[in-house]
Amino acid sequence: MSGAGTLLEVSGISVTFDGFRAISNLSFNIGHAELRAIIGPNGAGKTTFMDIVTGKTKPDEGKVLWGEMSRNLIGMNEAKIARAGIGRKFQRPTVFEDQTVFENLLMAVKNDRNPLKVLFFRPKFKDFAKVEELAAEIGLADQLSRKSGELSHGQKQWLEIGMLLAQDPKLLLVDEPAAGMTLGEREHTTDILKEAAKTRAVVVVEHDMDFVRRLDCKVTVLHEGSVLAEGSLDHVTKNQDVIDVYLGR
Ligand SMILES: Nc1ncnc2c1ncn2[C@@H]1O[C@H](COP(=O)(O)OP(=O)(O)OP(=O)(O)O)[C@@H](O)[C@H]1O
Repeated sequence: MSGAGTLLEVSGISVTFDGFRAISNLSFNIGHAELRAIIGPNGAGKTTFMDIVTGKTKPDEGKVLWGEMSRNLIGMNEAKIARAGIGRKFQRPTVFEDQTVFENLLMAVKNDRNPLKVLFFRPKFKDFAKVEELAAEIGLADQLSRKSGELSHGQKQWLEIGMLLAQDPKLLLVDEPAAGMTLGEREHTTDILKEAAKTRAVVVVEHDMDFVRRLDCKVTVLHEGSVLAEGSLDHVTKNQDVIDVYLGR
């Protein structure tokens, strides 16, 4: 049973690919408006975990319970899971490079979960206001008229985060946001994610320990498809098992 503060409960999940057990009886919870970092060595199952939650991969066993009603997401398709309020940010930004920052954000705002609404969409004042609000949230308020293709790598990543936030997800999954960013960009990215996590759950998979430290949140360490340790970064980095399989290598 998930507790009152639980948004997502992963319970007893296992997945085997061609005889290799990538996720092994994995169980953990994410709370509402919680920021969580997931770390662990290559092949620990971090991406596979996100693939399962978003419906891309179906586990052999276990449940993923979602929301107040503890609805099981397993068996639901990717579109339905997205509509239920789970957004995912992949490592490579996928913004429309020929469109301006404004146009990209407006498109994301109008991309309502109701497909009929997209068809008959006429932007209203509140949509423009929402674009402005999102642009401020991701620090691109002064870049609205720029073509997205001209943005730096970091700015493209922020734009994509803004496009996901436009959908008002209850849970945002973010895959290795720090990769390829300058130090300044990484700092700004932690600010965006921390702010976003005040009103929704944000789960960040990341290898960059300085980035994780700056997130200043609970950390789940995965190893061989299970939780090896969980707690503050200081707590898990003192754990001998974590040192042996991840940090000490
Ligand atoms: N579709 C698939 N078919 C076969 N094996 C897979 C598949 N997807 C993942 N795996 C294997 O499952 C294991 C877990 O992979 P996963 O990508 O989830 O790890 P990860 O923790 O995200 O690693 P990284 O930090 O390198 O991104 C790996 O050994 C990987 O090779």
